[in-house]
This record gives sequence, C-alpha cells and structure tokens, in this order.
Amino acid sequence: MPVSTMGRKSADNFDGKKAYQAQEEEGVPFFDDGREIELLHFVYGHPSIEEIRNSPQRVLEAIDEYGRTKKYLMNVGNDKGKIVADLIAERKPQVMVELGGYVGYSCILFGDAVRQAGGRRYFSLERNPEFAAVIMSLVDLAGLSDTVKVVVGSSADSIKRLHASGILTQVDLMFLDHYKPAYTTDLKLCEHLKLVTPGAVLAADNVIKPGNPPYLEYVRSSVSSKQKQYESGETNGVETTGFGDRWKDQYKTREGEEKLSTEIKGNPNLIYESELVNSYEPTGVPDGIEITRCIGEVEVEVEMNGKRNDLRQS
Ligand SMILES: C[S@@+](CC[C@H](N)C(=O)[O-])C[C@H]1O[C@@H](n2cnc3c(N)ncnc32)[C@H](O)[C@@H]1O
Repeated sequence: MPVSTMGRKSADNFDGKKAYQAQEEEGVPFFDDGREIELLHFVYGHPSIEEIRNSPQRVLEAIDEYGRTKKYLMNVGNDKGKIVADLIAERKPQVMVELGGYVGYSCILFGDAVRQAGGRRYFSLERNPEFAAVIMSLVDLAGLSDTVKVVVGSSADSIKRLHASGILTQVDLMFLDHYKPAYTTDLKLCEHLKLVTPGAVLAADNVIKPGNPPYLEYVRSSVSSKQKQYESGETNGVETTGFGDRWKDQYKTREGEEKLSTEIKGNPNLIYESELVNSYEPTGVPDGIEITRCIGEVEVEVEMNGKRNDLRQS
C-alpha cells in the first residue's frame, strides 16, 4: 500500500515578535477561566473595531494581539494555520469540517479560505456552548456567517446528527483539533458513514505537541494491517493511554469523563497517504500537522468460506 510519512519543514524559523504568551504551567488553567469572554470584550472594544468589522484578516489580527499581549489562547495560530489555508487553496473543498472550534481562530482563517476557494460550507463543531457563542460572535463580526455553520455539541453526536438529517453528506477536508483521543474515533465514524471517501483530505493538529501516537499509527497504517486489526476486533488507534493526564483529562472539569465510541471500526479499506508537516505553535513551541490524503479504496469480496479477497484498488 502506498503510505508515505516523510517529514517536511514548512517554516524555517519562528518569528519571536509574534509569539503568544506562554501556555500556563501544569496545574494552572490555560482555558475556560473567563479569558474567552475577555477576548470578546477586547475585540469589540478595540480602537480599530470599524476596520475589523467584515475583515476576517483583521479579526484574526485582533485575536493574535490578545494572545500576544494578554493571555495564551489555544489557537492553531498563524504558522500552522498557513499550512492548512494553503491546503484549502489547493484542494478547494466544497465542504470542510473542523472538530474543535474554541474561540473561532481556525474557523475564521479556514472559513475565509474555503469561501475564497469557491467552497459552500464550513462546519465548526464545538462542544462547549460558551466557546461556540464566542465563535458565532466573531464569525459574524468577520462577515463569514453565510459560509460558516457553528454546531454545538460533542463532535461524534454532531457528525451523526448532521449526517442523519442529510445536511452533511461528504467531507472534502477535515481539520481535527479537539480531544486528542477522539481524533481516531471520529475519523472512523466518518469512514463508517461514508463521509470520508477517496478524495478526502485530513489535517490533524498537535501531532507533535502534545502528540497523538494512536492517530498517527492509524492514518499511517497499510490497508492490510488495518484489515488485520479490523478482523481481530482490536480497536487500533483509539487508546487513551500515552497522552499524559493533562491531555487525557483536559476537559474533565467541565465535561466529566470522556465517552469515546470505540465500537465503530471504520473502513480499513481506505488507502491513505500521510505526511507530517513541521511547524510552530503560536507560542513558538515546535509542533506539526499531519496531512492525510485518502487516495483510494480496496474493494473487498467475502468468499463462501468467509475469507476476504481483495479485488482491486479504486
Ligand atoms: C485546541 S481547541 C481548538 C482550537 C481551534 N481549532 C483553533 O485553532 O482556533 C480544542 C476545542 O475542542 C473542543 N472540544 C474538545 N472535545 C470536543 C468534542 N468531543 N467535540 C467537540 N468539541 C470538542 C474544546 O471545547 C475546545 O474548544
């Protein structure tokens, strides 16, 4: 199976002048402590508010200014954001979905890129209703409400609901940036619902910081190895171990114990080509985006004796 995992440098150096405040030390909250509402007051109280209105770029600059001068924000940021924005310009998705919207930075950056590329819809799936309200407010300020739809709820529930109602029938590009162990379960759900099919592209954030070994293992696996896992009943790629408590329990205070739907086994026959693109967090800490292209599907026929036979690659 053609699976590539080449490392590629995307940015030579991080420009320290644009660095966000450092993320708080372990044990100190770095989100959901009122800073998201403070950001709204900062943006709407900005001396340049009239120039910010209807300008996605100026809204992003105002959010960056808050992150630089006030408090850390867990946004994808300018460097990693450019990697995905370039991918949007190349792939020209009609429908793009992001998992995890926070205060709307990626949503505004990528929603604008999708609109410029002639796309139809950008869905931002965000579980925290307060954060979703912040996204909606800033998306409206940026003049992107016609393209962006913010969906409140857990990503898995929202994907199922949007699919069942016929609102979401395909995902051309997906940005994964929510609860780290849910990257693989949500991808498998999208495979199962045939939302992710050949032609789809996935961009997964934070694959270096904090890292996501189970997800990388899954998207870098060959079809034959995924088929073996599938048949053995092993839930490859959905472990919650190996993340460290800070990331495994990141949303526990607000949301309680995470419930991952590990029973959905996905479609092992999809052929992925995956590569890591190195970049930086908005604080300057090295991180990377894993870009995965679904380049085909192996058709499988089950014979009389139950043995699987691969027919051909599409
Ligand atoms: C890192 S932030 C997203 C940052 C955003 N993509 C950006 O770059 O501007 C992660 C977000 O995912 C949300 N989240 C976590 N688990 C989720 C889930 N299962 N479903 C939907 N949203 C989730 C959190 O509430 C948080 O706002």
